[in-house]
Amino acid sequence: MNSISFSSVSVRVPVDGSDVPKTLLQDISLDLTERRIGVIGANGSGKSTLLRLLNGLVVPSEGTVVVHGGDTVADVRRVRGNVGFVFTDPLSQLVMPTGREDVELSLRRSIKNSKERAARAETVLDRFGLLHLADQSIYELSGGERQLLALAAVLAVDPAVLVLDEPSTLLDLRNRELLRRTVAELEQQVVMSTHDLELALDMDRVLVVESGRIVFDGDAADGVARYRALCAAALPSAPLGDVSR
Ligand SMILES: Nc1ncnc2c1ncn2[C@@H]1O[C@H](COP(=O)(O)OP(=O)(O)OP(=O)(O)O)[C@@H](O)[C@H]1O
Repeated sequence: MNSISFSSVSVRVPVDGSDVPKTLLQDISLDLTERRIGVIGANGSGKSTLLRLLNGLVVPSEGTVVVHGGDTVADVRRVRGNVGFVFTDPLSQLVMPTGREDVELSLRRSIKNSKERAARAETVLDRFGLLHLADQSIYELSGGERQLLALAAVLAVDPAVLVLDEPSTLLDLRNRELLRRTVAELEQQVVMSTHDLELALDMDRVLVVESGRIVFDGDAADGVARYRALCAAALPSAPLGDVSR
């Protein structure tokens, strides 16, 4: 039940002016039971698309995705209730004027009493060192503060599955360590895409995505080594500054 399974999943999108669709993900079958799953790979390889399948933001063109017993198409409401999704760009997620209001909005369904909701929001903001910024406009926060706030707002409701799409891109060293510790301590299942290979090394299982396919699935250290080898092989032989060759 507490697993995520992909059965023969492909994702294709139409291409303007062509009868041939673009394939974003190709024939993916996986059974993810580990607590922390890392997804790594080059820009444009398909990591975000893979993650977005987990809450029905992207739907399979073929195959099925089942998250903790819920099909992401047929049971999308149940799935969205179980899956907390933290986007790479926090401004695409934060909808309220201030952090306090955003966290309280997240809690609206789970805590009906407004005083209890406010108290829980304070606890969550405090845990992430954001309490002193709680009433500031989200547009006045730094990128890293917003990224941390987006994580706090999603974690506030204790989702059964936490999906993190490149959650550390804007974080300084201290907050990256806070994220790292938070992910390590969480009891729920975490699926995280990242370009931060140190974070990837903390994972129980790593998937390497390349051109819409899973080209490695296994131990984190081996996955990172495989990804490094792929990157090395893909580097151009001429320096990037040299456009004459
Ligand atoms: N809705 C869409 N329509 C057309 N192409 C898309 C769509 N969504 C994603 N793509 C393309 O699919 C590919 C994979 O995108 P995706 O965002 O999953 O990559 P990624 O591995 O997360 O990349 P990055 O590391 O740069 O964030 C890219 O080439 C992207 O341009």
